[in-house]
Amino acid sequence: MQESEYVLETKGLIKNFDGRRALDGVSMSVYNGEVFGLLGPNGAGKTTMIRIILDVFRPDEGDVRILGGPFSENTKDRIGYLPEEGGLDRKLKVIDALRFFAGLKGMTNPEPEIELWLNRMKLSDYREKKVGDLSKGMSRRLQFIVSVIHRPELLILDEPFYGLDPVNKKQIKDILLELKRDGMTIIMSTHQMDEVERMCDRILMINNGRSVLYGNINEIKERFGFSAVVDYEGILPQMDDEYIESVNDYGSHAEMVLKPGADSQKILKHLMKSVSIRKFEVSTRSLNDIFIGVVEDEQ
Ligand SMILES: Nc1ncnc2c1ncn2[C@@H]1O[C@H](COP(=O)(O)OP(=O)(O)OP(=O)(O)O)[C@@H](O)[C@H]1O
Repeated sequence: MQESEYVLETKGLIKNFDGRRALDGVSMSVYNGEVFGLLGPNGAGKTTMIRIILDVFRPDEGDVRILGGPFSENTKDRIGYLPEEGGLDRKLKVIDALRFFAGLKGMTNPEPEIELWLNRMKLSDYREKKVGDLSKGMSRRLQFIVSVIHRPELLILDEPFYGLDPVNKKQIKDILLELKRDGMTIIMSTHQMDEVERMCDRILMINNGRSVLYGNINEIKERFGFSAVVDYEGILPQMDDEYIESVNDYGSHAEMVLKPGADSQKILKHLMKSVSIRKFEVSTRSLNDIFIGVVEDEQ
């Protein structure tokens, strides 16, 4: 391994809480400059994984190497972290919270950056407000500033889009891509599959503490075959088992998972006998679909 290739490597992480296994031998590597998605259903072990990476918890077994070595005081200043919720003193004024965190991260002249980010996140008018008086979305935006203000090399985000409306979500997404272009490595844990699908280079999916999918997102999607999306009017006919693995029908929109080698022209012809078609599209399966399939198979 070259020193600069990986920003983070975990090997065989095991963590038990009260005799219950939360992580069961999870290994992953995150490359320099990529956006890496940490996925999994509720309780899968994502936050535990992040806490071990950040040295909040020690693993019972396994090893973490981050930014070239084990976690240290020096590593802390090179990482930005957005927790799932909380993390800021509700009694502090917005401006004081930012000054406090900038100081904690070793910034000597934080004021220009603070102004820049307050402006960007549309929080300038709220600088004198108490953190506890901010709306959920504002508080999330403030928390986001805290995680990036010191321009970390590695940014770890636990549910970055949680509690944000579509406009704020888009803004955070745009900023993350800009930070990536500037060379920042980003790890994000989320349930928002559409965002992951569009933003992440590679993913790790964990379920019940075990790694179930890992690698390049396009390669994973190709491995899971194809699906057909149909927008239609009428009553969807019974589909041929020879070609169709499963159908998820919403009444005027249906998603079909195709069996390997399925003839999409025959499927289309079969559909056209019964319904009027507005759209018919064959593509790789959505990550959401793959996620649900993998989790259901495990159950
Ligand atoms: N401090 C703790 N003490 C005891 N059990 C814990 C602790 N932290 C996590 N767990 C347990 O470990 C398992 C994994 O939890 P974790 O919070 O890592 O999941 P998650 O994937 O982040 O879930 P979510 O998407 O719901 O946030 C769960 O069964 C949880 O109850």
